[in-house]
Amino acid sequence: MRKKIVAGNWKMNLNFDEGQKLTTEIVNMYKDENIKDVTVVLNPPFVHLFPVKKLVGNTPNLFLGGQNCSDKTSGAFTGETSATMLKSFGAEYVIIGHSERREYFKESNELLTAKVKQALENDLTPIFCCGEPLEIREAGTHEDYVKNQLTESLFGLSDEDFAKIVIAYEPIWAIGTGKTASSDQAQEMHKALRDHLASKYGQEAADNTSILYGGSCNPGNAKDIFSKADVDGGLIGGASLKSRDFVDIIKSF
Ligand SMILES: O=C(CO)COP(=O)(O)O
Repeated sequence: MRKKIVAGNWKMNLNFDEGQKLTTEIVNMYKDENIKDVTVVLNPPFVHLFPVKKLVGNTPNLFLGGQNCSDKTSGAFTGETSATMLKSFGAEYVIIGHSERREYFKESNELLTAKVKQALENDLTPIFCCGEPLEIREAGTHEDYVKNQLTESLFGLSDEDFAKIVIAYEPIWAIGTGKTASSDQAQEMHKALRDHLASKYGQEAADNTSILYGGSCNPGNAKDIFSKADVDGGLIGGASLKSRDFVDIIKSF
């Protein structure tokens, strides 16, 4: 059975006090409102990881993740953060290949394979992001475009390694725009991606892979999106910075 997951991507937001306040509120609501059966991942900027981890403690099903990791193990790579470090500071997950990393930091499918390997070697669960820009959606080639992202970055993985991957489908035109994909558009793509994964790793492995939706997800649309058969949760940007909204999204299953 695949997991239901809601991950919050804080992106480059919040100072120390704001991060502590948000985390405290989320942890309290999470406990008070008796949330069960959903894996929740907070992905703050690196500098927040350790203090946020201290607040989260051993709250069941509440985990920490990075927003990125280096493709290298260690060494003279100024400004980089390794998967080993993330793990040692309490992370269990790491977002890899977010469209903002692909676009602004020119991360290629090949580089992302190296990052996924670093994550797996350090026992971190990669949340591997994929998604098409608007012009590709309008040209009608979005399925092939996104399948190709998975093929190029992931299809060299062994069956055992592939089983540890979480996928996040985030159409770029829906990120931070308030323009969410319809639940039918999300389902259509998630199903196509699951079929694609099955063609390489078999139906059972594909059925066990959590595929999250991301892009302007909020408490008003999460229930509809999460109700779709191949949508296993969400990767949440803006709404993860508001405790009430984030927890309401978690409760939308
Ligand atoms: O990029 C996202 C999460 O990684 C989605 O961001 P928004 O929810 O702000 O659209």
